[in-house]
Order: sequence, then C-alpha cells, then structure tokens
Amino acid sequence: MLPVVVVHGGAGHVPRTRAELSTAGVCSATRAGYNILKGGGSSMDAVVETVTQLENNPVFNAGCGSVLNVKGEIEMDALVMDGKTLGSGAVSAVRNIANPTQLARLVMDQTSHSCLTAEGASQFARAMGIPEVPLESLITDYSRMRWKENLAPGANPVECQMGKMGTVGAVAVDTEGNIACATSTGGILNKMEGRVGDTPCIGSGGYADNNIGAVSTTGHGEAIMKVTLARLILFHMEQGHSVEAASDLGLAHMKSRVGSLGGVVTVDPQGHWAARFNSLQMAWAAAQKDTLHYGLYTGEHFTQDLDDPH
Ligand SMILES: NC(=O)C[C@H](N)C(=O)O
Repeated sequence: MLPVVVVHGGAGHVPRTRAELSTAGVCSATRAGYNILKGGGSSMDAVVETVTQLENNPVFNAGCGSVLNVKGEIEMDALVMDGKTLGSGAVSAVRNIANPTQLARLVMDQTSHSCLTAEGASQFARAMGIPEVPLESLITDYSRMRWKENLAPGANPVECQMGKMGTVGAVAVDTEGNIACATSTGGILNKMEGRVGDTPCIGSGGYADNNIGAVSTTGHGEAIMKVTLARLILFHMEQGHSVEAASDLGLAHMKSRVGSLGGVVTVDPQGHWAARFNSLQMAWAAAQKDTLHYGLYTGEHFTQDLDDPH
C-alpha cells in the first residue's frame, strides 16, 4: 500500500468563488508530495514540500494568504513531526517569512529545542539564512477585506472563523514505512497579537509515531487544544480502531465535549488513510498507488489517474 500522502486545506466553509481554487491547490500539492515519495524520498521531505506549496498559494490561510491579527499583521504557526524519532520542530507567532514549515523543520534538525516563538524564531530564521519578506507580500486583498469586515461594530469574528479557515496540513508514509506530519497556519481571524493556536503544539495540531500513525488537524485551535485532537485520534487507533473510525471518534468528541467542528487527515503504518471532517467542507486530497483522491463536501470522493495531467 505504501507510499501515501494525505493533505488538507482547512476545515470550514469555502466560499463558492474559492472552492475550485482550494481543490486545485490541494491536488497539485499532493502530486508534488507523492512524486517525492515515489522517487524514494522521505515522508518528512514529502510533507514539508506539500505544505510549502500550500503556504505559497494565496488561497490558503498559511504563509501568503494568512489571516490578519487584530492589528492587521500576520503571525504564523507551524509544526513538523518525525514518526521515527518522535522528534518535532515548531514555530509560533513568527513574522516576515514565506515558509514557516521549513523553519519548523530547521528547529527540529538544527536546535535542541522543539519550539521557537516570535522574535526568537525570527532571529533563528535570520541565522539560518532564510530571507525576510515584507509583511505586504504575505497579505492578500481577501484577507485584508475580511480583517476590515471583522473590525466593524457588530461583527462576529468567531462565527466568521467558521467561514473560511484554510489552515494546511499533510501526513505521509514513505516506502520505508517512516511516517511524518506537517501543519501550518496564519491562525484565526482578528486574533490577539501573540495568540498561539493548536497548530504548533504537538498532540494538538499534529502528531506522528511510526508505531501508530499520524494526524494533521484543522479547526478552532482553542477547542482542538482542549481535546488534544491529534493524539486523541492516535489513542483510538492504539485501541484498535481504523484510521476512519478513530478520526470520527476524535472529531465527535470535540463536538460533543466542547461544541466545536473541525477536520483531520490520518494515516496508519500500513498506509491506510482517511480525510474526515464534521465542518461543512474541507478541501482534501490523497495520493496512493498512482491514484489521486480528492473531495470538498462530506461524502465527496473523486479519483483520477495520477498520470492524467489534470
Ligand atoms: N484554520 C485553522 O485550522 C485554525 C488553526 N487551527 C488555529 O486555530 O490556529
């Protein structure tokens, strides 16, 4: 069954005008990740490349296209985790870089720490030779428009959150059976400066363990952290549940216990995979055995030959 890569582009409600772009974005990033795996590359290389492509795509709430905080600025969170060693790297509230996931990987590979935040993360990025990019290059007209809407009296940013979330993430198993995950986000709309969500927290925004599987999550970060959603799903898998059943159990628990909706992508060591959500939509795609699978609404599952260019 190996290798496999499964990708999400955020749980929530994708406006009609952006639905096609979201699906196209996750599909092309999934192809890129799968090509790495097919060429014998590692699951870590595959998830970092996949998520990097989504960070560079302005349609998603990660990297360029990130939502703005209450001050109209961008602070991003990202996480990678290696299922072989249980090593992880994360950055939180990082500014002025294009690809927080690559920086998270450097935290894992080049430091003895698991997470660097804010100005310390920026200093580390400079030391690693990562170019600084102007804030303006990360802000899209769409994210600025939504920020303004939510500053208006009577606006409800929390409700609007559920509108379009757009966090991105990927899980993969490579030909050697090594498992990895990566998750990246601009966080939630009009958040307080310094707010850190679930994404960079291992066990919440993602988790990977070669012995169990991997999960990358999306949804309201404060809710995901309350139930440590990624690790909860892996716990259900340890109890014998399939990737699909475990994902649904985790999401159902978050809904019943803290009243929040979300989505996940999940793999197990054999290469079984699932893309599950209880929000209205989640753009997702998976690639395995030269077939691309993708969907946006509940129950939707299209397939395409990966040799087919479109
Ligand atoms: N769109 C998302 O998934 C948001 C992210 N989980 C956060 O709360 O930061």
